[in-house]
Amino acid sequence: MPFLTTPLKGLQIFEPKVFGDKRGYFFESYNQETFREAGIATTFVQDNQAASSHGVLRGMHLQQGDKAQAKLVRVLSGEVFDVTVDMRPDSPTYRQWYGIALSGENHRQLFVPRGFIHGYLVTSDHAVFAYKCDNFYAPEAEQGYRYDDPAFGIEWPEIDGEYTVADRDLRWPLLT
Ligand SMILES: Cc1cn([C@H]2C[C@H](O)[C@@H](COP(=O)(O)OP(=O)(O)O[C@H]3O[C@@H](C)C(=O)[C@@H](O)[C@H]3O)O2)c(=O)[nH]c1=O
Repeated sequence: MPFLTTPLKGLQIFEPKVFGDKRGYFFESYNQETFREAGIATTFVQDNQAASSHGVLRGMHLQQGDKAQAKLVRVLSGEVFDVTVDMRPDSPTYRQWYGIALSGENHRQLFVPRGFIHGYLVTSDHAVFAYKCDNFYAPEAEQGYRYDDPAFGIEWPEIDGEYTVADRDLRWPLLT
């Protein structure tokens, strides 16, 4: 199966089989049957795309309650350091973080279950990020956490210059 586990319960890396030839490459970026065989019975209902320049950090976000979203995230071009934190209080990996480089070259995707917070830092000059969600956007249910909250201890990569973070994402309260 083209899935790899991570230390966080339910968080999985999807590495699609890439067919290269003299024209370029082809791969199935999502196949419901393949995911179901791997135990991911999620039905996605919304696709999103965002472009960002070097040093942009988006996150850390989730939607609460019945608006919670599982996400299947990937990079179309460029590279990001993608981070998730397990915020499910009943999980054995509660409050642990995981980071992975996703790029337009490695074609890796991360399946992020409901109840995780998610964010990413652009480490290339420019990156286009795309993701599927299994629940619709619900701004009233959005909850954010500081990317540098010591409660998580996320080790973000160093880059040239400062991170560019939305004012809203700098205003989220610390966990403690
Ligand atoms: C997320 C989202 C935003 N928007 C709008 C609201 C706003 O005007 C504009 C930009 O929204 P944001 O600043 O929230 O975009 P952004 O900071 O990129 O938000 C995203 O961050 C990453 C880390 C995630 O994991 C996503 O779930 C999502 O929260 O787009 C939608 O219309 N639909 C959506 O699904």
